[in-house]
Amino acid sequence: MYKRRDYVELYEKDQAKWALLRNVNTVFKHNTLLPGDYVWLDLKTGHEFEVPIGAVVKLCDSGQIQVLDDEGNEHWISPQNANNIKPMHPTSIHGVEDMIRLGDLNEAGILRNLLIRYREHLIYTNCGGRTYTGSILVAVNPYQLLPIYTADQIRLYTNKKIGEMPPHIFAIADNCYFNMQRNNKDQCCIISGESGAGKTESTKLILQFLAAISAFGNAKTIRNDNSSRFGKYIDIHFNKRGAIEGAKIEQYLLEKSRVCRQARDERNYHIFYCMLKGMTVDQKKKLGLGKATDYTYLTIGHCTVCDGRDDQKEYSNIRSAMKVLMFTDKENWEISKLLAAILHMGNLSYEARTYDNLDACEVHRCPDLTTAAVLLEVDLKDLMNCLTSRTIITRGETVSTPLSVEQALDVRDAFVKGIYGRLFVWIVEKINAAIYKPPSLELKAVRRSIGLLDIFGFENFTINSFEQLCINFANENLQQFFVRHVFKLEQEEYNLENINWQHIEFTDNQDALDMIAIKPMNIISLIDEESKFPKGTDTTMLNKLNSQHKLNTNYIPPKNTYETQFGIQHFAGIVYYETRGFLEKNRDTLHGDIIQLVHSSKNKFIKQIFQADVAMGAETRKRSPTLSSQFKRSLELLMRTLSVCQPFFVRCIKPNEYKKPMLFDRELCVRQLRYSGMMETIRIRRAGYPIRYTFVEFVDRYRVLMPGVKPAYKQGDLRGTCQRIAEAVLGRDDDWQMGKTKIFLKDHHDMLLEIERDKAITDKVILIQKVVRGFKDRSNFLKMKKSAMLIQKTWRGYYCRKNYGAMRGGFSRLQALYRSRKLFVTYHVARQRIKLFQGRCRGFLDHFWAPLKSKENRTGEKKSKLQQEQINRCSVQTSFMIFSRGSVVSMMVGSTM
Ligand SMILES: Nc1ncnc2c1ncn2[C@@H]1O[C@H](COP(=O)(O)OP(=O)(O)OP(=O)(O)O)[C@@H](O)[C@H]1O
Repeated sequence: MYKRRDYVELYEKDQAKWALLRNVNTVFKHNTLLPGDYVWLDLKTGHEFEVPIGAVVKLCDSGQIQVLDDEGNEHWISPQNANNIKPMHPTSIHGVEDMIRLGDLNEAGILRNLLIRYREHLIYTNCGGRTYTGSILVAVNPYQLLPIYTADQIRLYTNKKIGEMPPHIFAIADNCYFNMQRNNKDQCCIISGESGAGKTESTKLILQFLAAISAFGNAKTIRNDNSSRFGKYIDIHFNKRGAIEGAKIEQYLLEKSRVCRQARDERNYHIFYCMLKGMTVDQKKKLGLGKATDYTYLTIGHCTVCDGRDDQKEYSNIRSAMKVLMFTDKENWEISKLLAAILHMGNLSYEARTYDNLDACEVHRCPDLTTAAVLLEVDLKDLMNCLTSRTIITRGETVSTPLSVEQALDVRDAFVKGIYGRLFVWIVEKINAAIYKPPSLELKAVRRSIGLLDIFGFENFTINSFEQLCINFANENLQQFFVRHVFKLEQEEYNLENINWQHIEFTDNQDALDMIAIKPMNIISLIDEESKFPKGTDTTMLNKLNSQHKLNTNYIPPKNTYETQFGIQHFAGIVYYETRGFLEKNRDTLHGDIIQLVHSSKNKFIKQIFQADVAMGAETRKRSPTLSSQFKRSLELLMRTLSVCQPFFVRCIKPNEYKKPMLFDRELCVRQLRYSGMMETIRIRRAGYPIRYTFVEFVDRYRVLMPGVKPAYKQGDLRGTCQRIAEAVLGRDDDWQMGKTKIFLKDHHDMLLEIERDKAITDKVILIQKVVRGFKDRSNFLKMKKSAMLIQKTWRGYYCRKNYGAMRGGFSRLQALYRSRKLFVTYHVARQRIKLFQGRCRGFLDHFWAPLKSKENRTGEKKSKLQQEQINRCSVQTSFMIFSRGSVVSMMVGSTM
C-alpha cells in the first residue's frame, strides 16, 4: 500500500502511474479523492444518448470538488452532488486494446476507451480478441490519412494472431486468410456501420481494386462525400496454395433514383462530374456535352463539386482502372454515349397541352432532344412519342393515350434510371468477367474464399422512401446475423453442452425482421402484393399495412388518415417512411413503349444492356419480380453464403457528422455503440468461452503437450484424455469447462496452449533436427573418414614404397661400401700380415735355403725341377697352415702366386 509521501514522489516522477495507483489504493479502498484522480462524472442532463463523462480531479480541498472533463470543461461538484462522481477503474484511464479488459464495463467506459484511443490516432479497438464465433473490430473513422497502412505495417501484421499486435484492419484481413487456410473453411468479413462510418474505406484497405466500380456506384451525400449507393459482396477466391485465383462481385440494389434526384448538398454519381471534367474538348463536342452546371440532373442538389475530390484526376484513374479490367475503347465510348444521353434527357422541358379533354404534353424541340436521339440512335419522333404518350392494348386494340406533364416526367425518369441501372449491372458483370475464374473441374482442386461485405449503412433521413426501407431491411438482416452469431448460437451451445453459464440478455431484432420480411403478411409482401394489384395505390398499400400491423410494437401507424407515412422501430432507431411513390419504385418496370424504342435503336450497346427486357414479352415483363422481391431473394442468398463462412465483424463508427478529423461527438458515438449492441457484445465476450474444440480436435492438437498420449483415434476415453491435458497445462481450477462433446476455453487459455504447443513442437523439431543432423553429420564424417583413410593408406603406401626403394638402394650401397671397406681393411691387414709373413718366410727361407743352395751349388748344377716344385709347395703349405683362419687366403694365395 502506498503512503502519502510515496504518492508525492511518484507524482513528481510519473503522473500517469500515480493516478493509476491512487485510483486503486485510495479511491476504491477509502473512497476519498485527491487531485489527479480520474472519475466518472454524470451530468444528468436526461438526454437519451448522454452517458457519464470521464474527468480528472483538479481541486478538492475547499469542500467542493473541481473536475476537468474529457471535453475540457470544468465543473464544480458540491458535496450534495457527490453522487454524481464515481471513481474510474484504472483500465479506463489510459484505455485498453481489447474492450473485454475494461474494468468499467458500461457505455461510458466503452465510449471513453474509444475516445482516448481516437485522440492518440488509435482508431482500431478489439472487442473480444480472437474468438471462435468471429473477431469483432471497432473502427472509428479518422477522417484523415493516418500513416498506418504502409507496406511495413502490412509486413508487421502478416502471420500474426489477433491480440499479438495492436488492433488493426490488417490483423482482421490476415486472420481471415490464416483461418481460411488452417480450418479449410470459407471466411467472410462483415463491415457495418452508418453511412460515412468508413465501411468502403475498410473494404478498400483490404482490397484495392475497387476504384473503377466505385465511380459508377458512389456519390456525394450529406453524410459522406463518397457514399456507396449500392451494396456489394466481394468474394476473393484462393487456390490450394493460398494464392489469389480470382474474385467475384455481387451487387445489391443500386440507388437508381439518385440519377434523377438528389437531396440538397448532394451530388449525382461521381462518374458524370468526372466525365465532364476529364474528357477532352473533342470528345465532349462529339457528345454535345458542356459543364456540370448545364445539366438539370447534376444540379438538383445545388452542388456540383466535392471538397477534396479532383474529378479530373479521378476520371483518368477510372479510365486506367477500366483498362486494367479489360474494357475496350469502344465499350468506354459506348458507356460515355449513354451517360451523355442521360444528361441530355434530363434537360428536356415539357409543355402541358390538352387533347380531347385529356391532359397531355409536348416536349420542346431543343438540341438536347436531338442529341439524345442521336446518341441513343433512335428516331427522334419515336423518342418524342415514347416520352409523351403510352400505348395501351384494350380488347385486342392498340390505343395511344397522351401523358400529362407529371406522367411524362415519370416516364422519362424511369427510362433514364433503367438505362443507368442496366449499365451498372453490365459494368459489374464485365468486371466479374475480368476477375472471375470459374472453379477448375478437377476433383482435387479445392478453392477457398474470403468474402467482404460492404453494404449500405442504416439510413434515416428527413424523408425516407422505398430505397431506405430496402437498405434498412438489409441492415436488419445483418444485425440479426450478428446477434445470431454473437449471442444466440453462443448461448444455445453453452446450454446444449451443459456448460455452467449465466444467461446474458441482448436486444434481438428478430421481431422487427419478422414484421418486415419473414412472417406471413409481412410489410415487404404486402407492398409487393399491392404493386401487382392493378388498382393498387400507395394509399391502399398504407391502409393494408396499417390494418395488418397496427398492433405490432415495431410498427408506428400514421397519426391520422391524411398522413402518408408509417414508422418502423428498427434496431438502430425509429424511421418514418414516406409511402408516396413506393409502388412505382417497387414495380421497377419499364413501359412497353420504351422497350420498343430500345428495340428499334441502332445502338447495339443499349440493345445489349436491355437484352433481357427485349427478349421478354410484354406479359412476362408485367409478371417479372418486383424490386423488393428481387432484393429479398438476393439478401437471402447472401445470408446463406454468410452462414457457411466463419465471420469476422468490423463495426465502423462515425465520430462526427461534419467529416472532420479529431472531432468526437459523444452522443453520436453512444447511439451507434448502443444500437449495434456493443455493450452486450463485450459482456458476452468477457463471460463467454470464445475458443472451443471438439475432444478429437483438442487431443490431436495438444497431445504433444503430454508425453505418451496417443492420437485421438486410438483413445478409449477421449474426454478423460482431453481433461488430463487441460488440467496439466491450464491448471485444474482455471475457468475452462468441459462440455459434452467440446472443451470450452478462454482466449488466454488458447494463447497459453498455443504457446506451449509451439514450444513443445519446437523442442520436438529441434530434437528431430538434432538427430537428423547428427545422423547426417555422422554418416558424412564416417564417409569422409573412410575416404581420408583410403587416401592416407594409398599415399602412405606409395610414399613408403617410394622411400623403401630409395632406402634399399641406399642400404645396398651402404652395405657394399661397408663391406668393401671392411674387406679393404681386412685385405690390407692381411696383406700387411702376409707381406710381413712373406718377408719373414722369405727371410727364413733365405736363411734356411741359403745353406741348401750353396750345397746344391756345390752338388751340381743339375738340381731337378722336381726339387724346385717341392720347395715351392712346401712354402705354400706352410703359408696355408699359418693363415688357414682368414678368408683372404685364396686371394693371398693368388696374390702371392
Ligand atoms: N481508415 C480511414 N482512414 C482515413 N479516412 C477514412 C478512413 N475510413 C473512412 N475515412 C474517410 O471517411 C469517408 C467515408 O468513408 P466510407 O466511404 O468508407 O464510408 P461508408 O461507411 O462506406 O459510407 P456509405 O455507407 O455512405 O458508403 C471516406 O471518404 C474517407 O474520407
